[in-house]
Amino acid sequence: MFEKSTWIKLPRSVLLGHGVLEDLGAAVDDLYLPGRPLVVTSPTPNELAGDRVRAQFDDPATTVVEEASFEAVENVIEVAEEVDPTFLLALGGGKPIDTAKMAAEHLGIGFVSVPTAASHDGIVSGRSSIPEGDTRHSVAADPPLAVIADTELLADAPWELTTAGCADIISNYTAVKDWRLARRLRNVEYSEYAGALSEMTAELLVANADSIKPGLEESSWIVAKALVSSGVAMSIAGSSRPASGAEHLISHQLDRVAPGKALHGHQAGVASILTEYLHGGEEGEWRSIRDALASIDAPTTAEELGVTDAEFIEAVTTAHEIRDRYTILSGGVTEEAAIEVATATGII
Ligand SMILES: NC(=O)C1=CN([C@@H]2O[C@H](COP(=O)(O)OP(=O)(O)OC[C@H]3O[C@@H](n4cnc5c(N)ncnc54)[C@H](OP(=O)(O)O)[C@@H]3O)[C@@H](O)[C@H]2O)C=CC1
Ligand SMILES: O=C(CO)COP(=O)(O)O
Ligand SMILES: [Zn+2]
Repeated sequence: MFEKSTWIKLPRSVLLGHGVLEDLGAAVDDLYLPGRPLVVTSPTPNELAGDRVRAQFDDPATTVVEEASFEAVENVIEVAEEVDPTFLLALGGGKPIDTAKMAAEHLGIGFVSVPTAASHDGIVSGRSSIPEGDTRHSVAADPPLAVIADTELLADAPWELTTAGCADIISNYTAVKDWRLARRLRNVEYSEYAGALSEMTAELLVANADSIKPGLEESSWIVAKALVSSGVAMSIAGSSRPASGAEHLISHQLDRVAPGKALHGHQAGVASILTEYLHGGEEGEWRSIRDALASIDAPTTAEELGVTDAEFIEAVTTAHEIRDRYTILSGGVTEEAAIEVATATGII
C-alpha cells in the first residue's frame, strides 16, 4: 500500500519591493488577523523602523531581543502571556525573527516576518536556529504567515549583511550535494523538487551577480527573492537539508570556536569552497564557488572571515560531531587532511 504523505507549510503572502513596509497593516488585514501584535525586534531595527511598524496597528506591544538564545525565547513567551497578542510580528535580522518564530510555535499563534537585513534564508523559512552552549538547535516551526521585505530598508542595511545572504544562498550548491550523498549512502529521504529549487536559486543568484553591488537597491531585490525561494525549498523538504549541509556544520562550529567573528552566511560560503573540494576534488567546482563569492564581495578565506587558520581547521575537524546529519564530513576529517584541503583551496 502507498503510505507517503507530505505537509508543506508556506507563507501565505510575500510582499517584496520598494516601500512595501507601508503596506504591512493592509497585508495583515488580508490575513484576517484581528487584534494587536507583539512586535519582537532587536535594538537597531527597532530604532530604524519600529515606529513605522507600530503606527499601522492599534495598541501594539513591543519586546526587544538582545541576543538569540533560549532565554530570549522564554522572555518573549512571558511578555506574550502578559499582553495576550493575536500574533507576533518579528522585525529585524535573524535574531528577532528566529526568536519570534520559536516563541510563536510555543504559544500556538502565527507570526509575520519583517526582515531589515537580507542576511540569510531563515527570514522566510520554517526553521528556527538557536544556539545553546556548544550546540545549535535547528527546530521545525511554522513559517511566517506573511513576509514583508521592503527593499528600501534592506538596501540601507550594512552591505556585509546582504553579501552574507548571497553567500548563504551560494552554499546551497554543496548542501544539495550532501543531501544527494546522504540519499545514496544512507537512504535519506530526498525531494527532487526541493533539491532542484535550491540549486536553481543559487544558479539564478550567481547569474545575476553583476547586479549585486553596494548602494544598488536592485541587489536587495535579487537577494531577497533568492532567500524567499530557498525558504520555500526548505518548506517543501520539511527540513533545512536543501540549504544546510556540511558547510553549515562548519559554520555552526565556527560560531562556537570563534563566536561573533563572522556572519552566518559568510562562514557557510567559505566552508562550501572546502566541502565542494571534498566532493569533487581538484577538478571539481570549488573555483566557481570561490569566484562567485568573490564577485559579490563575500569572504573566501579564513583571514577574511576574521578567524585564525587554527580556528577554521578546528571547526572542520569537529563539524561532524554536532548533528546527526549525513554529509561529506561524516566520519570526520583528520587535521592533516583538513589543512591540506584548506591550503589547496586558498582558505588558509
Ligand atoms: N533559521 C535559520 O535558518 C537561521 C537562523 N539564524 C539565526 O539568525 C541569527 C543571525 O542572523 P543575523 O540576521 O545575521 O543577525 P542579527 O539579527 O543579529 O542582525 C545582525 C546585525 O545587524 C543589525 N541590523 C539588522 N538590521 C539592520 C539594518 N537594517 N541596519 C543596520 N543594522 C541592522 C543588528 O543590530 P542589533 O543587534 O542592534 O539589532 C545586528 O547587529 C543567529 O542568531 C541565528 O540564530 C542564522 C542562520 C540561519
Ligand atoms: O542556515 C540554514 C539554511 O541556510 C538553516 O540551517 P540549519 O538547519 O543548519 O540551522
Ligand atoms: Zn544558512
